[in-house]
Amino acid sequence: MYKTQAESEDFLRGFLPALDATPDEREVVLCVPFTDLSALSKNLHGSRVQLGAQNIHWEEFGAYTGEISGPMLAEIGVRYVVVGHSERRQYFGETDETVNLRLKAAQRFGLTPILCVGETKQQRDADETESLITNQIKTDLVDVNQENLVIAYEPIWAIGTGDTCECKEANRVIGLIRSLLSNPNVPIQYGGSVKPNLIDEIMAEPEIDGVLVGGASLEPASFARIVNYQ
Ligand SMILES: O=C[C@H](O)COP(=O)(O)O
Repeated sequence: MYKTQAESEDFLRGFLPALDATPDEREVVLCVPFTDLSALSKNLHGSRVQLGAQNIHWEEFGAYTGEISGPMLAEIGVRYVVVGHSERRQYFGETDETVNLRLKAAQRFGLTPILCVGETKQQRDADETESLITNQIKTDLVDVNQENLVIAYEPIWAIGTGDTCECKEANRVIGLIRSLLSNPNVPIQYGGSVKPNLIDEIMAEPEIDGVLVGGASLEPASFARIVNYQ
């Protein structure tokens, strides 16, 4: 819940020129609040940046006041949607069952979902990381098409804390996630206090295909440095 429409357009003015140096194969997606989507869709037209939303309801339409459906997103040019972010799970009652419904809805309406999974500090300290991640992946992905999917491993204790997960450990958990998939080519990202000074080291890990960035994506120069990792 950062940036009004005017602020997000201002961000783009600083950010887009920095992509001139970005290798062609690198994919850049901005997942913004619902109120910014329409304006950014127009501003990003013809650019290499794709647009994403931060949530989606599983029904096509109906009496679900306050919710946003797949067709509403698709119509304005949204291509990606974050599903099951830990803040949705923690503060808004998201469960593995509703995450599964949202993933399937995103795919049904032509969007690529970015599924977030990750353990709490308490679960990590109790040695439950592997069982928790395994359970989330298996439950969340029932009947989900793995040909149109991105996964983000986001240890909850690392989100917004500055306490980044050790690269080797993130790589290990992402390897575990990959071993649970029927499609080993699903892109799997790391998220949690990704900062410009850490990005080269993170992206050097073989299992890590990309990053999901929160705080460090809010300022154009900082996010550009991350996108333009070495
Ligand atoms: O939504 C963003 C991710 O949860 C990561 O956030 P962060 O980079 O501020 O830790």
